[in-house]
Amino acid sequence: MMTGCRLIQTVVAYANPQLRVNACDMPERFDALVEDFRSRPNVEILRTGHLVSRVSDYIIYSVEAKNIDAVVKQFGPSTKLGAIVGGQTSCKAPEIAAFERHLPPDVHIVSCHSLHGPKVDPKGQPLVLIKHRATDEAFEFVEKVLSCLNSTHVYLTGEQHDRITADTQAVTHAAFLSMGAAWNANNQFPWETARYIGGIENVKINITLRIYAAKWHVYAGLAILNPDAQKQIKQYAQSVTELYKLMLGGHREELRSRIMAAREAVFHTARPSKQEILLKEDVLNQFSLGELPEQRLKNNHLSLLAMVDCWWKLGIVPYDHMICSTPLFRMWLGITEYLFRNDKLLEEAIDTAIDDNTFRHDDLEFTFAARDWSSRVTLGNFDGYREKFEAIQKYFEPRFPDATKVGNEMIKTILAQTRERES
Ligand SMILES: NC(=O)C1=CN([C@@H]2O[C@H](COP(=O)(O)OP(=O)(O)OC[C@H]3O[C@@H](n4cnc5c(N)ncnc54)[C@H](OP(=O)(O)O)[C@@H]3O)[C@@H](O)[C@H]2O)C=CC1
Ligand SMILES: O=C(O)C(=O)Cc1ccc(O)cc1
Repeated sequence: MMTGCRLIQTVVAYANPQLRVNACDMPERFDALVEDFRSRPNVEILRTGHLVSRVSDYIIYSVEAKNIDAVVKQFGPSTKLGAIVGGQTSCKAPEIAAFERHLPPDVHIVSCHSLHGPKVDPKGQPLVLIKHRATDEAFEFVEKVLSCLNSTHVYLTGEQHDRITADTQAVTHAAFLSMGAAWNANNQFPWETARYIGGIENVKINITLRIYAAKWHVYAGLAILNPDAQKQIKQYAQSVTELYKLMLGGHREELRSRIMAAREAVFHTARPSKQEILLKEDVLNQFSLGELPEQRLKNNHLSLLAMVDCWWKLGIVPYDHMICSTPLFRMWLGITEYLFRNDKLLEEAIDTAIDDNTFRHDDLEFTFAARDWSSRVTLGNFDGYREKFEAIQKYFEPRFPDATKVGNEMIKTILAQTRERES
């Protein structure tokens, strides 16, 4: 059973039909949910979490991370004796604290986190499992139930989970959110500008639109509530600012040596080449939202230079996190790798950064945006996060149907190619 409608859909789609699923959403959504699941005899929609909790052997809370404490406080005491309780929220510190605070001592706690969004096939994607307070038998039960997803199980503690997802998810989202904010601030639809079409530019646009087409609370929750995330996002904003200042001041040598030091730290350490993403330009070109220009326009790729600088400053080697990577993180790492593994392109980015001031206004807005997202996160400002996110969401909304279609195709193609290489 679970709280929250999207997860019910996923479990029902993949689960063994013998499994009985008891589920609820907010009481006002009861009639609509009953209607949605009318043709599913193994799903029973109940009116509240109390009714679900008292009859279920395994309970998953899949609600907004910022509401987890209130929801567990409300329904936790109704948990069936000896049941297993877990959560699917993207940040585990508040979830586990809520379980410890509000659940009776005689229930097991096993949490999980599917590291992908709703439109991605769960097969082979990482699924984090956290055995926080449970017998081996209870843990095996959870593994068995979730095995229907065919995901790759990754065993972590709550703290390990939050540290890794801060590096992978939170900072990745911050970069794409900042791109969207900058395009919006310049009143620009990037697919109408030659600079942003083709190759890795397509990834920037498609992923940015994919993020803005989703719900704000998912990104706000995993950034604001994860104590490690604030540090990462702050460093990213600082790296953007410092590199932008070097560009503005025309400090070519300082900029170059900083970028090369970051490259050495992040990309030149020994690792199995299997982990590299190896994106191909001709494949990426297929996923444009606009017309491909005859000649590719140069870009200084401030967003990517700053990402590698940030990893370097924090001592992070992103390949170490592949086991816990989301599709968006792999795309993001894929495009940074594309730039940093190509000497000609990287030198071109440095030259463009110093010599070409055509896109200074874009980079200025990008710098403001990275800093502004960072301060909203650091201040724990959910309302401010929502307000900014939804204003930008509205701006891009007309292109969501197209962008989601192209973005899903792009992710599917690239993930399939990466999997082929791994096998
Ligand atoms: N979207 C994603 O890609 C992923 C999300 N997650 C995490 O999963 C969790 C759920 O996200 P997602 O499914 O996308 O978001 P949704 O907004 O679709 O789901 C949250 C659901 O919880 C319901 N809810 C809130 N409070 C209660 C309550 N007291 N009783 C019953 N139902 C309640 C909400 O109802 P209402 O809308 O009416 O308020 C809503 O339907 C989040 O913590 C998110 O971080 C994890 C992996 C991937
Ligand atoms: O791939 C990503 O980073 C996404 O944005 C989808 C997503 C969002 C929240 C999660 O907890 C897990 C995956």
